[in-house]
Amino acid sequence: MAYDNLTLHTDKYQINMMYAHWFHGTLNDKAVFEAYFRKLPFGNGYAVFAGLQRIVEYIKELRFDEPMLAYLAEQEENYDPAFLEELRKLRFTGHLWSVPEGELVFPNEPLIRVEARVFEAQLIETALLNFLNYQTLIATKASRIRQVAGDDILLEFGTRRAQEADAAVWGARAAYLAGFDATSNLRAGMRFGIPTKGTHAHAWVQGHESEETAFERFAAALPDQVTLLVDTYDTLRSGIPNAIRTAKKMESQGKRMQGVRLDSGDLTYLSKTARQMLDEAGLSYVKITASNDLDENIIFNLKAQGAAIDSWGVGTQLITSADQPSLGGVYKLVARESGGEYVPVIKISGNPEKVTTPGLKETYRIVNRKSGKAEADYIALKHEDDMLKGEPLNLFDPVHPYLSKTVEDYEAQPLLKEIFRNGEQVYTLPGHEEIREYHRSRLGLFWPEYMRKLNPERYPIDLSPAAWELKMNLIKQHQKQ
Ligand SMILES: Nc1ncnc2c1ncn2[C@@H]1O[C@H](COP(=O)(O)OP(=O)(O)OP(=O)(O)O)[C@@H](O)[C@H]1O
Ligand SMILES: O=P(O)(O)OC[C@H]1O[C@H](OP(=O)(O)OP(=O)(O)O)[C@H](O)[C@@H]1O
Ligand SMILES: O=C(O)c1cccnc1
Repeated sequence: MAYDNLTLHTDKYQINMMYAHWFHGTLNDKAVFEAYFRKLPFGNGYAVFAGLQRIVEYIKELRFDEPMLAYLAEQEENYDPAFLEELRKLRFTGHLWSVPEGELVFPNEPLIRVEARVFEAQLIETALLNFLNYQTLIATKASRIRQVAGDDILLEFGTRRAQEADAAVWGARAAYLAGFDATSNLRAGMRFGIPTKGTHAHAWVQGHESEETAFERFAAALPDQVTLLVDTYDTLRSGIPNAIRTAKKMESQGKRMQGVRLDSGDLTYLSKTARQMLDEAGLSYVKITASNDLDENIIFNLKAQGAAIDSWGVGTQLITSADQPSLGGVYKLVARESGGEYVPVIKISGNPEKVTTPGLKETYRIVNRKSGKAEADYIALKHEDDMLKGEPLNLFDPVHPYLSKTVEDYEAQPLLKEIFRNGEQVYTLPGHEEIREYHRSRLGLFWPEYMRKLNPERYPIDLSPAAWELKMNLIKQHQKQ
């Protein structure tokens, strides 16, 4: 896939602010931004971070080419030609830290920290949030589906309903990272090395004189990957009996049919009856795949009803994140350079949840050494290191400070990894198998009450006393002003 240069994939207001910085000579002042979200999607107990690969590729390619510069000149006559020359030179020269893909993440903790010339840090906000918000949302939805599906096979079928091509391909990847087994999208397969799978459509059956002929011709053409769609006319009276006949013919040629697919009707009743018919015909190795507007709730119910389904094809509900179309990730300025030093900054809001937490911060996962389970995530200012020395740590809830506890025997795991240093990539992006494995291992770090799909317990996200005091002091200063 040719890689698009996405430098202009930004909001015009970013370029306007860059212009104003250039105009006033502050373009080289350093700024620190942090990306985070405030609310978990789907009422889930955690989110699954994804989007970093796309962000790294985007940042490495950041440059304004001639047609872009000509376009900007045309768009805004205020843009001085000398500003456009400055844009021509622009590359990412800053620092970027990020949580790794597949990590479990929670509200209000920094997921990405960008420390760069304000000129660069401001430009990348829009694309960075675009990638992070969509991919994290889909990975989280996929992780919910994986949680209910147990060890069953999960197939991503969403491309035809996705919000355009990029969403299909990056969504397929996000689903794979969070536990799907394969995608139907070959472009995603080729680009990322994700396994691909496919059955056939109703058109294949409709395009033949009879269902039986259609099945036989399909089996003859692709004998090693035969999953027959059995609901075109009548699943139990026609589809399954014809599939059984085809499977028997295949057996006589030394081949084994892989499966049948159910795509309508009562999937519990049909799957149980189909299973019985296949078993009675000696075809217990033939698997049953189901599709039809599935999501985690329907799969959960079908399994509770005892459906005999081995494999699930999930499209629309996953790739469009139908029950929640966006994750509200934000990118907020937390410090700016003044006189060669960083000055923490705050954004005050009438809504207490929207008041930002100032200063450069790290997030630590506090893991109890006895239980091996995560106790809380702890957001501290960058220079603090008590938690790394293993000193007793007082964890308190920043919204309800009277909720507190002390942990003693713990490991503090820093979640942010250094990705770019002075514009150079210093982090090797892990392969997709490694990310899947990482996601699985991180799930094991949490008590089940934080992981359940319905009404999970809230996992504690705590602020260090120093971070809390800094925030309170800045709020007071602003109140005085
Ligand atoms: N036993 C079941 N319990 C709960 N939900 C189910 C069960 N069986 C199927 N479903 C779901 O109910 C919905 C049925 O949708 P709909 O009525 O549009 O499908 P259909 O009429 O069976 O098939 P189609 O319209 O696609 O030919 C789907 O989302 C399907 O996954
Ligand atoms: O339902 P989804 O989760 O999106 O899964 C993908 C769907 O796409 C295909 O049919 P399509 O929707 O094109 O046609 P249909 O509605 O007539 O089955 C397939 O048969 C699935 O039903
Ligand atoms: O392979 C399939 O069965 C498939 C692929 C995409 C959409 N629906 C079904």
